[in-house]
Amino acid sequence: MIRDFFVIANWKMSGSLLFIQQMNTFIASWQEIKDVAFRKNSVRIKIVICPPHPYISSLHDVITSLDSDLLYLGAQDCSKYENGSYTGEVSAKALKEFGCSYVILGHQERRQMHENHDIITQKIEVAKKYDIVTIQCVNDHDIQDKVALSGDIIAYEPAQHIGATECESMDKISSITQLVKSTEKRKVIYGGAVNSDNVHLLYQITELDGILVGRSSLDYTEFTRLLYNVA
Ligand SMILES: O=C(CO)[C@H](O)COP(=O)(O)O
Repeated sequence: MIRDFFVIANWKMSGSLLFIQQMNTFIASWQEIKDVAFRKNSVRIKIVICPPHPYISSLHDVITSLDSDLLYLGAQDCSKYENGSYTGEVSAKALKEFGCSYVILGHQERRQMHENHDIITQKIEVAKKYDIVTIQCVNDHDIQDKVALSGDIIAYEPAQHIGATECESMDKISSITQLVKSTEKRKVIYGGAVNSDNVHLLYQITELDGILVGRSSLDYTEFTRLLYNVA
């Protein structure tokens, strides 16, 4: 059976035009890793890069020039409004026009800026309307409180492991993955201190559909090593 495994790179507020240009040096080896993983282990790695909004267009050019199923483009947020006078907001429609097929919603760092579940649910609805795959971030409290899980992909990100040195225990990640999957037919990924050293352990959680990578996506050598260690 083919296993889809998402590697979602959340650049947060990092990245630059130079960083995007440098990606070209690594793309061939990413493609090779992806092909080998598929041939050897029937794993279909899907790399989704989520840069800050202003870089979406440049990254879209890179992805379009590749014309392969190696890379996909994502955003880190979108507005809960479809259109209108909302200064500074970025609509799902605009993301779609610029080639984004994924969007991260409800990240812990946005919740710290007063984003709540009502807002996240509205954002998910509007993104879905534009056929954007929604990645809904949830923490331990959300799981305990049984918040509505309406995203296409659920990203389990325990708050204390975001930006930390160690990721959550594999047992805990496995049990949360199974719990979510037993109640909701959703894909589940994990985020929080994922790196090239622990990714093989995460991959061994057979129910897990992928990973959300922060810091380790900001160094191409480390990111390439991480991809290599996926399968
Ligand atoms: O979103 C995250 C990863 O994309 C998450 O916040 C974890 O960040 P990291 O600990 O720097 O991987």
